[in-house]
Amino acid sequence: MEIRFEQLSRTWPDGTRALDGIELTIAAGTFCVLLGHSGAGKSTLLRCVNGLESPTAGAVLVNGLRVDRRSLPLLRKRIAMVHQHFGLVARGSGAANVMAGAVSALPLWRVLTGLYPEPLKRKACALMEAVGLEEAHLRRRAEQLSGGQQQRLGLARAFMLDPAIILADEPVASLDPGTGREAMALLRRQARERGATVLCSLHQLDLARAFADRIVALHRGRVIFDGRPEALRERDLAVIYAKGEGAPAGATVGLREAV
Ligand SMILES: Nc1ncnc2c1ncn2[C@@H]1O[C@H](COP(=O)(O)OP(=O)(O)OP(=O)(O)O)[C@@H](O)[C@H]1O
Repeated sequence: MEIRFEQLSRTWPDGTRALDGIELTIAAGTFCVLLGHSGAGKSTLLRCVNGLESPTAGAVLVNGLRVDRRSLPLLRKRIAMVHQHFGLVARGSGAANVMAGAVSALPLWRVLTGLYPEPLKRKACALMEAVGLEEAHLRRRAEQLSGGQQQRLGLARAFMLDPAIILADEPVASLDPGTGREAMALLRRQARERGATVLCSLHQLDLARAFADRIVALHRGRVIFDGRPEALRERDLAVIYAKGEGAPAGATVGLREAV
């Protein structure tokens, strides 16, 4: 599905402008990475797509349909989120956490009794295999799994209802670099196979370069770069991660090495 931001602004009651006139169209099937220093507005932009935040001006349109109270029940069935801290039920089994990705499409009695339809169970098994989880992981409680395994569960859960849009808010921030790269590769492969549009905020420039079709950089709620990864130059990075703007620790060293 296409995501369109039309002059989108979000101002907080204390006057902070998290988003300031964002004008963007993300074509269906694009893997779009959002870069920007801490507080630049990345999470707020993501959260406006599934209605967790609402704009103070402008609009978000998904395939031409304006995101609002009326459209959200329908749209939310097509939009999944992947979280930095995985967002799992810590005491739930791996299997229960993956099935949780389908609850919005199930009647309440099935959720309460855990009597899931066979096709959904098969789908959960296929997804868990696709993200590299083994049977033993499914019986273990989520809290007993490693961070990488938990994010694999988070990814399997996100794809349960074949979402057309994936919103990933710093999905690898809690993982070591190698595990983070693997999780990004899984996200990218699963999204590509299904033609899903991905909006993914990241602080890791190397991963943005490796996986994005398109990079959008925000600075104080405005778009300051929009293009293909190879078009990103050091002068852009200098603005994106300007001193004193909350660049992640060591980022400038990493950035210099990367350009
Ligand atoms: N509920 C809120 N009330 C007031 N201000 C908020 C609220 N949520 C976010 N902000 C402010 O809005 C701005 C954008 O925040 P946002 O979380 O979107 O940034 P971000 O780019 O995702 O940052 P990070 O990389 O640290 O997650 C920041 O100045 C933040 O302090």
